[in-house]
Amino acid sequence: MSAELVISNVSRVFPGVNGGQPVTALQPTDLEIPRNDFVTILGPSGCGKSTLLRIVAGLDRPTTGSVTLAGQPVTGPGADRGMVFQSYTLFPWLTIRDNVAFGLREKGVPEREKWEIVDSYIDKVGLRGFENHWPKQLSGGMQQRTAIARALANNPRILLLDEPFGALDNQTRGLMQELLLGIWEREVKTVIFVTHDIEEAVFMASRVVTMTARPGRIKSITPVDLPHPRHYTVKSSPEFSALRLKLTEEIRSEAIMAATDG
Ligand SMILES: Nc1ncnc2c1ncn2[C@@H]1O[C@H](COP(=O)(O)OP(=O)(O)OP(=O)(O)O)[C@@H](O)[C@H]1O
Repeated sequence: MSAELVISNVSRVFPGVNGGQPVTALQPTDLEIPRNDFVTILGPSGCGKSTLLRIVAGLDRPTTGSVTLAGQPVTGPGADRGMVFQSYTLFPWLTIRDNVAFGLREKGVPEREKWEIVDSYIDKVGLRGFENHWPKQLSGGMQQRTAIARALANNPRILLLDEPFGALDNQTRGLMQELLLGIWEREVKTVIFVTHDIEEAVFMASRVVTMTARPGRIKSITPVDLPHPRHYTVKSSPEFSALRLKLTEEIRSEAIMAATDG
């Protein structure tokens, strides 16, 4: 059976600004993601993680290569891909409930069904009681929970998350990891999750993809065979520590290169 998402020979070169040199953001990259896989992408700053995710989202076009989702070429953004970014991207003029309903309204889902779906996702992310609040009345963690509910309510084929917990404090971040993983364990979705954080990458993933320093390409793919449901206490297990150590060593040399580059 063919993979759900196929990234084939995808590279991205940005033209130079004001006659400057072109910037290679991503070297030719191949990656196949089976249905219901949870892949985390880990790499030093500037290695092209966001560029790759934006190409899968259809927000940017590759210089070479192609992306197919369920056999269909990706040529632009679509409701089959749900995005969550690091910065809070809720619509400030809509309540939490209307934010979560946004994609369903666009799709023309009948009213009753729409609100049933919206309310079930508001429950799943623990925002019952805040439905009629405005985004600015919510903490960063609550805003990201809304963004996750908004993406999932659309029932996308794949969920794409770019450092979704990067702006949160450590406590909130840990809780958000458990929340998202719990939803994935119950609903099973194909997910790509970009992060700088090794512990987060291991905790969430069924496979961790590491990237080299800029211009990035895939350096390794590490399966994470820790059992589900995963509780945060798994982070102190010997298996978890071994994976963290392996990935720390891999990423360290890349981070040093990135830090000393240019
Ligand atoms: N629109 C653009 N025009 C020119 N260069 C770009 C553009 N977008 C990204 N780049 C460059 O491409 C490289 C990869 O950027 P990208 O944002 O994909 O990296 P990243 O791994 O997501 O970094 P970070 O972890 O810091 O977010 C960087 O050197 C960046 O400056």
